[in-house]
Amino acid sequence: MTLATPLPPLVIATRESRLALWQAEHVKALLQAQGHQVQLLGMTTKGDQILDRTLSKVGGKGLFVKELEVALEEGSAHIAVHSLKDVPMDMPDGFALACVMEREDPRDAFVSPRYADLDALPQGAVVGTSSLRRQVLLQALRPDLKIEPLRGNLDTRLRKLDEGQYDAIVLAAAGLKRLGMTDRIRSIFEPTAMLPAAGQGALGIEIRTDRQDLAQALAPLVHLPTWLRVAAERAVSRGMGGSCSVPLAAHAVLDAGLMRLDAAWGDPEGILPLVQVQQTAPVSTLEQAEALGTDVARRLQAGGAKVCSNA
Ligand SMILES: NCc1[nH]cc(CCC(=O)O)c1CC(=O)O
Repeated sequence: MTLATPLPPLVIATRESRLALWQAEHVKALLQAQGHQVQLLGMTTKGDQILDRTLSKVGGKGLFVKELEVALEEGSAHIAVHSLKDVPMDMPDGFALACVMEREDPRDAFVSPRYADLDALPQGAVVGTSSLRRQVLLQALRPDLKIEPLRGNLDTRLRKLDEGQYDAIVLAAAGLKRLGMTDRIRSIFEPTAMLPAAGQGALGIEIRTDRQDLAQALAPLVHLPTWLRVAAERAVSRGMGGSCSVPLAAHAVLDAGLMRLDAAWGDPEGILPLVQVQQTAPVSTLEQAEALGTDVARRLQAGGAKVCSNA
């Protein structure tokens, strides 16, 4: 599409980690290919500043998006690019998810200088991750492992591994792939072994709801199959109490109009057993995807999972 009059530049609000900048540059390039002028506005969020504590203890999701929303509110930026995994289930009033882009690998990766995969780790080995989901799923696979907190951006986490603080670390394959560090991945966990987090590997673009013109500009970047999958996954999270800090996994695949949604819930107290649910339904609209996710959340609860309220 060629535009008769040049539009003012679109400003993308982004965090300044290497991964966030890669993601913002990716969106910038795609929008430029659509004929838009695009600039980046880099900013630091609370989630980037708090590096010494497990995120679930200091507020969880939302820590990475708040400052970007302030920029949208003030008009210093027009769109915000997020890893969907970090975006709260319900956007604050006045903000909306206008675009979900094609998903990168949603799986988790095993990274270690010495060991090829989880099975190769010796008894009692130290594995770094701060995700409650990964912690619970790893412990279910290997009760002997010592799981230690691991925070910081990707480079920091890899450095801590290289310094010998851990025998292995587990993180999202998507981040490593985007930053060209695929060679650090020793093995990938299939979702059957470690079910991914809702939205993992997918990017979302947020706008102010009063800027529907921007939604139009973003429409060419939408990847509907990804949006349907993450809508179902996020509906599971919402049904389990939204953005609070519990070990929760939700992963959907879509094949010829049929969606299969897997979910797992772990007790934050570590007492109740893991609850797992799988459900399949025809899905071609966001409403159907969300209905499937809501159903799965109900079935998790029927299986003993507790809705949380510390959002
Ligand atoms: N919680 C931080 C975060 N948010 C998104 C990703 C990875 C990229 C993605 O899921 O799109 C990561 C790092 C990780 O979990 O290892």
